[in-house]
Amino acid sequence: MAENPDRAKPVLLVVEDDPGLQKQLKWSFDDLEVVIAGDRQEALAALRRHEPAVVTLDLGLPPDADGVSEGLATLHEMLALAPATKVIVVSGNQDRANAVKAVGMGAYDFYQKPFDLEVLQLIIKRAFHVAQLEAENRKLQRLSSSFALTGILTAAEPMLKVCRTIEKVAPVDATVLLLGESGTGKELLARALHELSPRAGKRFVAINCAAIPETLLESELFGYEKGAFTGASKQTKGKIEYADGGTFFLDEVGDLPMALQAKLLRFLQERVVERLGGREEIPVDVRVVCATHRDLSGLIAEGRFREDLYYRISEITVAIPPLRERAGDAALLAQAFLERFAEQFKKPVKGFTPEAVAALEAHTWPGNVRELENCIKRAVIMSEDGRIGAADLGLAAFAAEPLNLRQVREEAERRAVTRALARAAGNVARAAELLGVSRPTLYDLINRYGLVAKTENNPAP
Ligand SMILES: Nc1ncnc2c1ncn2[C@@H]1O[C@H](COP(=O)(O)OP(=O)(O)OP(=O)(O)O)[C@@H](O)[C@H]1O
Repeated sequence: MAENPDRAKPVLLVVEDDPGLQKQLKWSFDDLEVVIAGDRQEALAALRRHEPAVVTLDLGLPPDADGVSEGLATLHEMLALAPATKVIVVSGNQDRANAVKAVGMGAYDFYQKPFDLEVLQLIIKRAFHVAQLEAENRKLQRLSSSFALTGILTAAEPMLKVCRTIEKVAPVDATVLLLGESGTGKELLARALHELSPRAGKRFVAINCAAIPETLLESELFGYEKGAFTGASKQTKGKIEYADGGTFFLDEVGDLPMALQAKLLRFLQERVVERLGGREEIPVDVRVVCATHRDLSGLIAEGRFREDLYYRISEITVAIPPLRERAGDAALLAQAFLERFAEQFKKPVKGFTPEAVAALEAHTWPGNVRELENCIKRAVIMSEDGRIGAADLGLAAFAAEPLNLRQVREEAERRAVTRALARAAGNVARAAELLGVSRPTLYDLINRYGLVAKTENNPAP
């Protein structure tokens, strides 16, 4: 586990039931903040609260102060909760076998009483050193393994799949259509596609159809000759022509007005542009990548998007999953943004509280990665101490990590039942069918999770 970033001094947790030794150890380490726990419960609470990198654990804890059962059980629970913690077990002089057993269970080292402070100080110092090296190593591994493509951070399977598709289609000159909600990283992926293509050394030119007034869009795309309209004081290339040899990224293509759709289609068929007010046909060699958050089939059905243009721009279509469908990515991206903004704004912010991480994972992020980025930026700017909590993010607090697999399963089951009941408008027979279980089984589940349903005889309120 990483050392606690809130404090100037690293925390050493001492789990020891003897009041005399507690006092002695409390004041023996000038460069450490020593936290004392007298039994298993206190030890686990202190581990959760302080996240010490190093713990000394007396194996003889109450209620088995003369044996080792309670000490070993405490060790087991500590390592289950925080596997990276360096636990140094402290045992009686005659109890080497149990100390070795503890090391076999995952303890970092052991130390035998009676106390020789100098030796113990050395072992502890070395443990902190190892913990720090391991933490740095983990951080490096995380950074190098999470960049699926240039600038694209993800560890979620559906997004990794998108990245693999981008890698595959990059070398081919086909037009690519990126579909995804706002802020999912469409432009970032278009840039990665360009970087991986043989056109990488040439220009990547992006234009957002929704951001430019209709009257200016045509001249932006196709350019104009001098005198083509009032104010056209000199010949100007359009964005498509400007991208010659490279990649042209047309964002929000669903917002392209009908008249320009026809003109874009013509360009895609003929691969020539005609500047406004000009007569010359200028050949342009660009790779076209389009993106939209709109439902193009819906627009086609409404007659607002040309079907023939759709087929031209979608030789390859890539659907980008929203952030809420990328398990684990909110926390991963949040940590990366935190590190970036902490450096940019020179703030000593090191991490999130476990509740904040849970809140980040639970939020649905309608604005996707852009919303997350802005949320972390604001929290870093406003932060006053080393850790960002759920409240600092402006998100509802959620319980931290579930305790165990049973809790995870129950939560998933409860959600599936709730969803099925909602889809079946509360009708148990229909919901049972959706879930593939019998009606009595579903009633049991409804009772267990305190949910509301309706039956033919018992309509929901
Ligand atoms: N996987 C990712 N890793 C790192 N940063 C990301 C990732 N996805 C998006 N971002 C960042 O989030 C922001 C929004 O991404 P981008 O502009 O590519 O989204 P978009 O889908 O094109 O948005 P819009 O549709 O609103 O134009 C950018 O600052 C981008 O750098």
